[in-house]
Amino acid sequence: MESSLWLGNSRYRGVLTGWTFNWTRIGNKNRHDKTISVPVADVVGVEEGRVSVLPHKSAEDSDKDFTVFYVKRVSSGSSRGLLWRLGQTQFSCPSRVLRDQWTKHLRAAFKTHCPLRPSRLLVFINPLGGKKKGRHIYDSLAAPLFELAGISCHVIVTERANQARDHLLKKDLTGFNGVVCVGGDGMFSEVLHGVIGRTQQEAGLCENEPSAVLQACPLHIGIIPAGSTDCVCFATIGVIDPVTSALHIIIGDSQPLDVCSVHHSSTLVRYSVSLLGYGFFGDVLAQSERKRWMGPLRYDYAGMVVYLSNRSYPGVVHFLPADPMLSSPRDKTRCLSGCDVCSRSTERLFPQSSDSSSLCSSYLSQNSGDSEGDWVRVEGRFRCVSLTCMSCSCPKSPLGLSPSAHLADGTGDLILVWDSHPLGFLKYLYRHTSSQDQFDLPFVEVHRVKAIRFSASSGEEEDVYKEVREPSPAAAAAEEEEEEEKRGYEEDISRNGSQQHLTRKRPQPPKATCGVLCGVCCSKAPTTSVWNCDGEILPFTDILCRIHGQLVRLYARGIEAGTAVQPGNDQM
Ligand SMILES: Nc1ncnc2c1ncn2[C@@H]1O[C@H](COP(=O)(O)OP(=O)(O)OP(=O)(O)O)[C@@H](O)[C@H]1O
Ligand SMILES: CCCCCCCCCCCCC/C=C/[C@@H](O)[C@H](CO)NC(=O)CCCCC
Ligand SMILES: [Ca+2]
Repeated sequence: MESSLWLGNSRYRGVLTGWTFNWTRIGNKNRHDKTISVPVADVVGVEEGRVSVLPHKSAEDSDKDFTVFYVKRVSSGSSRGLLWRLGQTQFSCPSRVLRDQWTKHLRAAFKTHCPLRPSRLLVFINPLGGKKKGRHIYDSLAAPLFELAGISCHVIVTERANQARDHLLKKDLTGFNGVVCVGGDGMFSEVLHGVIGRTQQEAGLCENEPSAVLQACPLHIGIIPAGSTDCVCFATIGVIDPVTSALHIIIGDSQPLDVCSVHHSSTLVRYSVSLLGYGFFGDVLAQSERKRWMGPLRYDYAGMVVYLSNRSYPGVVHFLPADPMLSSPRDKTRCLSGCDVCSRSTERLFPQSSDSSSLCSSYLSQNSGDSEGDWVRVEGRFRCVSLTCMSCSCPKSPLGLSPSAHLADGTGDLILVWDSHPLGFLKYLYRHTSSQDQFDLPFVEVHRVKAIRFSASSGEEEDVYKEVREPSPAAAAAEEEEEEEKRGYEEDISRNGSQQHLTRKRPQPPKATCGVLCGVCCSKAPTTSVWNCDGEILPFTDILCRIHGQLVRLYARGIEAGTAVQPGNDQM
């Protein structure tokens, strides 16, 4: 469609092709001046009249005018990614008939070209997440945009933990295109468990079976960040900003995401998308839970306390390496929007279908040919053992735990930090805050993997693994010094339908100590740590983890190139 359009007193030539809407100023002597071009995919909505939406909706009725709303990118200043804002332009037409044609064609264009745009969303708001502003953030920033885009939302403000997960597992979800969580990583994790669980239920698949070929989830998940830690939002969008996230949801962006299943004794324990960490990161979480009243600062406090406690733990790690020809955690690349490695993985993971909306996770195709003989065994004493399906970039660590990890390549990165001098470990931690390579240290190794097994003790004797490494001399010496002592956890796990109740009693720290089991004044430091699984403490230390490539899809597109930080070579 093409016609003259007016913006104020200036005349423009408006053109709508299949993919873009552009308007060019017609200057003196019919000279074409400046063209502004908006991809149809970025159009948020079209309204008759001269309309404004934010901060409050206002409309001036006029039968020859229409307003186009679209995504506008602005630099985020202090944060590093691009912020998305609502751009708007008000046009006047020579006649009402022409105005109606423009609005009809523009609306039809984005409906045709953007099939993943949601029309109905189920929204869960955690009113207590982060700074307890979830409700206000949703009502003032996200809801007006959804209304403008014509999305109907069923909103549930949660009254208890796990309400969102249970709703997704049990209630009728007919007609919803996606689920939005307003909260932090904990709230996202609830929704993730609900969506994955529901999909497997409907497919008749058993999640407790560690080698099950899980079904990819048809419902998209959107995150409106309103938590203390919004790592998943940051790592998949590049900024923590409710308006940016709402706009990604509206235009139906679709970012596949790898998910790691965690099993213990053939029972599903949890799913993870960001950090599964034993040792330092487990201890930081356990320590921070006791200081919840500190808010987000609790992690800094806990990090310092745990660092000073100078702990390391024995463990046996088995891992199944991913194909090194496809990518490497040390290749200094970054997974950005439109990532090649992830796109090639889609073809590898789902060879039978190029239709991303009806994908069935072909886990067997990832694992064909994997035998027990392909597993690698490593035993020793570790400061931390971490597995992450994505970079885990977050404001604390702009490049993340594993800067070259991919969101959707069907692999995770296993990071082993051996027992080391405390200052060396501090250097490792500190490098996360800059672009220095945290893997370029003699006591750190990183492997791209498809699965891992971890045991806190070396009780098992298996001869099926092809590589057995000796513990480092430091680890061997430390191990001799320290006697094995089981943590006095009493676990009572009872299953009630989909709900798992855990009660755990922790041993009190020995008397006459500083109270944080520091390893200096406290005589008995614990000999096992706990697993931090996306911010939740797992009740088991011995676990089996498998990465399920592209199991869920988020309303996101990965970090957009241009403003993204690149891993550097500079050294501390
Ligand atoms: N109404 C509620 N009352 C209590 N807890 C809730 C409620 N709704 C959700 N939750 C739980 O609160 C936990 C934390 O929520 P969320 O992630 O939104 O905030 P957060 O401040 O970032 O928390 P965290 O720092 O623990 O990630 C989630 O695990 C979720 O299960
Ligand atoms: C001397 C400076 C030291 C600085 C060290 C910085 C290291 C930062 C690594 C960042 C890793 C973030 C991993 C994300 C984990 C989330 O799934 C989880 C849930 O929100 N958060 C935590 O467990 C919260 C746990 C946070 C641990 C720090
Ligand atoms: Ca991955």
